[in-house]
Amino acid sequence: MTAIRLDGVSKVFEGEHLAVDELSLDVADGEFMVLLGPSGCGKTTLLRMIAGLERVTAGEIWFGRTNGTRLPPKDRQVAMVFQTGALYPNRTVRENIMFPLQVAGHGDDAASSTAAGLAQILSIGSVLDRMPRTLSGGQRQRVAIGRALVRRPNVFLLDEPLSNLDATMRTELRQEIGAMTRDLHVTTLYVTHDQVEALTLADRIAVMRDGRIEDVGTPAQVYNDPATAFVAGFLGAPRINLLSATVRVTAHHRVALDFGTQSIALPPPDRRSLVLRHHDGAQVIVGARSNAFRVITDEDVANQLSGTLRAFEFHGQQSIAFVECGIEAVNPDHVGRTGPLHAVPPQDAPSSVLTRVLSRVRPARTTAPPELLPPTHRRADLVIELPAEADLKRGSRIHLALDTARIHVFDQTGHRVDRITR
Ligand SMILES: Nc1ncnc2c1ncn2[C@@H]1O[C@H](COP(=O)(O)OP(=O)(O)OP(=O)(O)O)[C@@H](O)[C@H]1O
Repeated sequence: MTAIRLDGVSKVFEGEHLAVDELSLDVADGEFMVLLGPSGCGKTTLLRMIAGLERVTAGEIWFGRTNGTRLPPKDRQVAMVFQTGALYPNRTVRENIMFPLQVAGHGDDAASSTAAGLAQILSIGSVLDRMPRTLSGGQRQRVAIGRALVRRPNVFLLDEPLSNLDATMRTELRQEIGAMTRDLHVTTLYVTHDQVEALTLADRIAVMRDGRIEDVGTPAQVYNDPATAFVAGFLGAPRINLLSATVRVTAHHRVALDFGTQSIALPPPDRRSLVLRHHDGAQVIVGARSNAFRVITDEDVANQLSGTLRAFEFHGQQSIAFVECGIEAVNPDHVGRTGPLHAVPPQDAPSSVLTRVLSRVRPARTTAPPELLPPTHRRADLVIELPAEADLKRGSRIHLALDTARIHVFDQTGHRVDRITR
């Protein structure tokens, strides 16, 4: 078993496109690490570099004490399963699973019985002698997993292995993958853009965006204590409310957050008050999950927001309400995002990450600095959770108490103003 260390790893495709950007990450021996992020953020590229299927442009990959950056794939003790586990169509399930053992010189009988044992664990023992084309998608993925694990790799890489399966099969196989990798104590990196998979499977989650890691921690840490507005927006359903606010310092250094005509006050001992009381007039982004609100009837309660109930959805155990409060909302996908990294940069541009990476690839090249895109604001409804039996009328005026202990405050670049680095 092996720990993995990624040390400033970058990937530039065709000398131009920066897909992975000086990324560093430690994965402990036997840990289940999920790489979570939107499409195109570099997850697959990172996995392929670890497997040795893609050359590293800059940085190093360590397997335990071995620098594996330039090791050929076969010497890495790494196994990988893809979105659609490609099987040998003319071999049975048993033959597919035992094949890597045969290649490694194991006898047929021993390889066959190892394959059968693994097939039992993967609940495909009854289809051992069938051909891949006769299997369901879930069974095929199990065979691919069996074939990947049969040689007991030190590192197991899975690239969205459940994305082609139906919901029931996904849940079932997800649980089995979690249990099996822990039983085998194999260091696992699992790529997904599905937050439920990430939250349920991971020991730790690394949230990726634009080739970088924005946050890494246990599922509870990244959910409850997100580093950035993007991370807060990526995890959790319904999506967190991100509200544009202005800091107002009142008497005795108290801090209020103004949302246009509405306002809330932070309690004086609150850590965010201590930070924000030096930033009167600053624009911030307030993150409040849908369950940080409570419907109240008393209009005199402090820290309340008022609005009109626009829509109401019954979700079984709870209801979701959409409340028009006239507050500017911020799109988490755009907060703190840099503009596209230029492939052919203007001359004399100051240095940037891409310049630094490219300077190792093509020494003479320069590029423009990434621009910070302005966060896009739009009027949007507050999304709040209510008890399923809540009896509210569409179009009615409602008052919401906001629990200030449960809000996050981000600066304009999307970083938390009060976060202590984990
Ligand atoms: N062979 C390649 N040549 C050029 N660009 C590439 C190549 N492979 C990937 N890219 C680009 O690198 C970026 C990262 O791609 P990657 O497939 O790693 O993202 P991802 O997060 O795995 O996305 P998805 O979830 O959609 O699979 C994308 O912009 C992609 O277009």
